[in-house]
Amino acid sequence: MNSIMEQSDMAAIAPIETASETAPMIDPFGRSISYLRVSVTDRCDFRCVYCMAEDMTFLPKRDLLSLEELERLCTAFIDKGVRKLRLTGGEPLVRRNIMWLIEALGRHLENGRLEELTLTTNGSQLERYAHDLAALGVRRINVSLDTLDHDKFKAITRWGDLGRVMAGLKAAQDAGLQVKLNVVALKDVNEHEIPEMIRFAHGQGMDLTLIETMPLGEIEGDRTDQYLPLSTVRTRLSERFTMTDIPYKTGGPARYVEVRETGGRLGFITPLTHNFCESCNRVRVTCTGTLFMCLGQEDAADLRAPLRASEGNALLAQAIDEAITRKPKGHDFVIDRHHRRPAVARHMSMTGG
Ligand SMILES: Nc1nc2c(ncn2[C@@H]2O[C@H](COP(=O)(O)OP(=O)(O)OP(=O)(O)O)[C@@H](O)[C@H]2O)c(=O)[nH]1
Ligand SMILES: C[S@@+](CC[C@H](N)C(=O)[O-])C[C@H]1O[C@@H](n2cnc3c(N)ncnc32)[C@H](O)[C@@H]1O
Ligand code: SF4
Ligand code: SF4
Repeated sequence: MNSIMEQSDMAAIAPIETASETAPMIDPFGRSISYLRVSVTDRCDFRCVYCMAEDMTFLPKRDLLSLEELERLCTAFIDKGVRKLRLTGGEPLVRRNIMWLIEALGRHLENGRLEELTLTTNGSQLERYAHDLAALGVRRINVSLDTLDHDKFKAITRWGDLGRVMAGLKAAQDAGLQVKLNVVALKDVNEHEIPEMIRFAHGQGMDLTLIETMPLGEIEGDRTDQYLPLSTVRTRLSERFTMTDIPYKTGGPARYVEVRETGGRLGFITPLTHNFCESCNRVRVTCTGTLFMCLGQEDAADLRAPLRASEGNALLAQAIDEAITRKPKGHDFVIDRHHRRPAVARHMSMTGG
């Protein structure tokens, strides 16, 4: 990976020692926490209507953890038994020198302490990065794409260019990355395009996952205008497709079916109509080092101060342990039809979904 290191002005990556396997952390409800989602930046080159306001104020750069700090933070979680890391954002691939972090974290794959390092991305930068991601040990990625129609894509993402995303998808597949498409189901926007998207994804050998809109962050317009329960979508799809349930893999948010007509897998992520909190296995850290124990709650723990303390490692481990004891049973999402307020004030881009 000389090319990446030459482009980077980051410190050389120190070798990581192999360590014996650590048992995952257990939360108050007996759930194993083995998955960390890391929002590496709150910035993005899109402004999706369900995720951000058009006129967003981003965090001052001085508040962000450096890439070295993010690497130390992730390593502390791996020391605590985390086995899967997903980088997200904002858009993870717009963070400067992000490949340095991916290379550093990839060392944990090599020594077997991490089972999976992956990303959720809007796909806009994949043409540039797909090959390097595959070379650094990333095996699969999730790409968010809500429509195949250029005008609708513009209307949803405000700033995005569908052509670049399509080119990014091709680059990812050419690089050997397994791709899953994430589609937020939006009433009156893409709801009638879903069968076509399923055929497109499955035709390209990609799984597709449908997602219910979650009420996070103040956005323009009315949440109830966008919200579409996936129970409705599934009923409609069953008129066109034969769907057979695939046994649920504990920990994942999606329930999958096999679609007979396409031979592909279709997932339903239903935080509102059928939540999956009972088997939750994950926590999230933001680019400022704030740990959110649940996507759908406001409670958080500051890990930046212990990370930066001179006696860092022990304090950090202690802060993580304490936070896990506060992991709630589930979220507080409701589509508030009376007050039209989000259930959680922060935008999705802070915690990365
Ligand atoms: N409510 C809730 N939504 C989640 C959770 N994890 C992921 N999601 C949502 O599911 C959607 C897809 O998430 P991804 O980033 O693709 O991750 P994933 O589905 O966990 O990934 P896989 O490893 O492929 O199962 C996003 O909109 C997330 O916000 C969760 O723990 N709770
Ligand atoms: C916040 S984005 C961050 C990663 C990357 N920028 C992307 O779009 O894939 C992660 C995921 O959250 C989803 N998402 C954002 N806002 C959402 C909302 N209000 N409800 C449901 N999913 C949402 C996006 O569609 C995307 O799949
Ligand atoms: S969903 Fe992803 S691409 Fe869209 S605005 Fe949010 S962070 Fe950006
Ligand atoms: S909403 Fe919270 S508890 Fe439920 S699955 Fe997501 S993170 Fe876990």
